[in-house]
Amino acid sequence: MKPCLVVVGPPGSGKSTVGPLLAEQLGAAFRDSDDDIVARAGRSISDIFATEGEPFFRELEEQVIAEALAEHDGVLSVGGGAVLAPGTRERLRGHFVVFLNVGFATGVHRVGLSTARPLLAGVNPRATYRTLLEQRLPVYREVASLEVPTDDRTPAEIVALITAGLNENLEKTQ
Ligand SMILES: Nc1ncnc2c1ncn2[C@@H]1O[C@H](COP(=O)(O)OP(=O)(O)OP(=O)(O)O)[C@@H](O)[C@H]1O
Ligand SMILES: O=C(O)C1=C[C@@H](O)[C@@H](O)[C@H](O)C1
Ligand SMILES: [Mg+2]
Repeated sequence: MKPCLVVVGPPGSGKSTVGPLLAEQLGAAFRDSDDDIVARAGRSISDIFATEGEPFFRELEEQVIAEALAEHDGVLSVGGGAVLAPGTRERLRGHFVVFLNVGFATGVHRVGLSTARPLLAGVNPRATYRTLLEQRLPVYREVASLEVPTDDRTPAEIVALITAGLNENLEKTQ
């Protein structure tokens, strides 16, 4: 079994919003690696960052994603920083990976720079977010089968673009 598609992208790109809608449209189950981590650790992502630190979180993240890639056959959204792990990038090969892209201004507006996102809870969250977008862009593009710019698009429009891209890919590979 393998996911019919994997959704990647920075915080605020809409992975947790678009993923379930997409799954519903495809008649598939939805899974989010951030939810898996919270369920397994029994506490919030902010708590894990605060108590065990980011390296512990990244190890757990790589592990839950490896498991989901092996056993989940629906739509899988992965945490914003998941693609930073070389092992995860390697495991994503051969999967249909959708990169939800978002521009700085729209992304800032969407994340609201709340403390729910520990990476953006520092002294200058806007600068941190800008750097994160810039540094990760090539990494998201490296793993992506399809890139969808999400600024000025509703979740429903994004779902339609993704299903069209997925069908096109299925036709090509049949
Ligand atoms: N296409 C969109 N148009 C308008 N608002 C959106 C869109 N996509 C997501 N949002 C809103 O932006 C916020 C962030 O979305 P979401 O939580 O899905 O992002 P995410 O990619 O899962 O972020 P994270 O990596 O932090 O988990 C939510 O309030 C959501 O309702
Ligand atoms: O962009 C990131 O590095 C993160 C995004 C979230 O999905 C969570 O996985 C966590 O807050 C880290
Ligand atoms: Mg999310």
